[in-house]
Amino acid sequence: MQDHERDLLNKIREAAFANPFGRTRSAIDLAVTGLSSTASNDTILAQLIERVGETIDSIKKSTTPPSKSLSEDDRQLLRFAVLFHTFHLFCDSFDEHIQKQIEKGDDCCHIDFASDMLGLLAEHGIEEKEAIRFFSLFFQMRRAFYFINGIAGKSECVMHLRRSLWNNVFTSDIRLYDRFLWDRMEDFSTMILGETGTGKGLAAAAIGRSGYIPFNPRTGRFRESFAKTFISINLSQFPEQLIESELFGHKKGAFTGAVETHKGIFSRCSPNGAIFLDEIGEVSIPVQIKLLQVLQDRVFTPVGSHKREKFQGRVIAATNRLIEQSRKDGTFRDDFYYRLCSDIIEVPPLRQRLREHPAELRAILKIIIKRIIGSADKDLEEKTTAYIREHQPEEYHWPGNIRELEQCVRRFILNSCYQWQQPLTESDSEAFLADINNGSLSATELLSRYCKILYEKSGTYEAVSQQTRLDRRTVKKYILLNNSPDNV
Ligand SMILES: Nc1ncnc2c1ncn2[C@@H]1O[C@H](COP(=O)(O)OP(=O)(O)OP(=O)(O)O)[C@@H](O)[C@H]1O
Repeated sequence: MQDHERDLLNKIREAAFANPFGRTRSAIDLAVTGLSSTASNDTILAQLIERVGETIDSIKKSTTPPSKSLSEDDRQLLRFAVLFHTFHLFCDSFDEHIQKQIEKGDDCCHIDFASDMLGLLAEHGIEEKEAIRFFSLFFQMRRAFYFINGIAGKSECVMHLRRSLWNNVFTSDIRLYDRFLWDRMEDFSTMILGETGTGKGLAAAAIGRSGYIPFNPRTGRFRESFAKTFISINLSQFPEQLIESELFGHKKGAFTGAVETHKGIFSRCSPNGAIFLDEIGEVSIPVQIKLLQVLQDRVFTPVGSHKREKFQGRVIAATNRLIEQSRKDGTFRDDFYYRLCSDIIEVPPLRQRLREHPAELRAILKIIIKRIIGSADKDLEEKTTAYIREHQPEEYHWPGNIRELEQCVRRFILNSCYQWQQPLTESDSEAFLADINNGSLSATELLSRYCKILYEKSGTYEAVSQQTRLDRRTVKKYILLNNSPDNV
């Protein structure tokens, strides 16, 4: 192997281990291809694959006959390059499979290109058992890339989010993951924090759909569909009496109304799967204690049953509450918090994304519009972007984040306008006091305007809830009343 080939393969080895959303990886890609950072990702990747392929071929030619064989170090380098090259050759096929699998849902699709890829690895001297494991790892890597990359945005905070999500799946050292952790990530639970509507669900799904799933060469399919390995539950939707049954299941006759045996989400979760406990900040202390026991002992008992069941999945939890405050005021137990937070991922608010990268507005609107009307529409994108830029109040807080932006687009489509929540001015406060003195306010108006004033000062529903002793959802309802079309 010549020095320049060794240099290139060293760079490729570094690229193979780097976080694909990180700066190291993009710097290596540019250094190897000699392209500038203005080149498109597709161009960079195509050239990278070509260069690595040519280098592998040239090294292989120069080492025939076998008497010219490589040193152990060079053989290892070549092996990394072969794996890197093979993975990238099949990225499009993996993406097509992912899309097919999303449409098909829980039924596992056949992988038509599996034999081609395994054959190629065999040609390069990788033995079958190892090749199958690499195939499963490659699929996992591509899935993670696919779903994490689906979180659009070029602001620094979103790039950081994507890097964190990748590390959450593969750790910051994929070698360590590949050697030891690939089938024992269940104790790495994750807490996702962020305001309402920022996309915590999307972040959780990106992690949950990216677990390791082994390939079965006999059936030509992965053991399970990734659509089945991620189960989510919104804990705020269930009354206290039903939460336990939704989580752990119940036996027929366990309580009045339990007419059938019911499987909870812990039983439905597969060994390498993940469950997403959304709005974890809403659960009561007794439920927190039960969840803590499951996380510690890895067993649970359905309501009304004596049979203990095993739980081998990973737990991802999310809340839009100020968790530090909830811990201080004793509504969120410290022991439960520490068991949940092997990793803490913060999803940034929309205002931060727009502040860091104003062009992100257009990129998000593109996705939202496509989702609302079913296809891309440049004209509507332009009009909506222009309308928001022109009419949005300065330093607007976007309290409902992307969910609010979605409603803004819908209202713009319907009415060609959107009513932003106006920041309160001094004269608004004076008018409020005058209305109180006149006795002209209904109880709803009184609460709505009072909550709005507090919200303007604190910036969070949580703080208003603590100040007024009203439930957070009630606070939100009153604040949003100020913004409803009937009220403006
Ligand atoms: N980066 C993004 N690009 C496009 N749409 C997004 C993005 N992030 C979130 N969304 C959309 O915003 C909406 C809200 O997202 P999601 O429900 O995940 O928020 P959340 O933070 O979990 O909210 P809550 O705390 O209220 O449950 C969804 O329709 C989601 O698809």
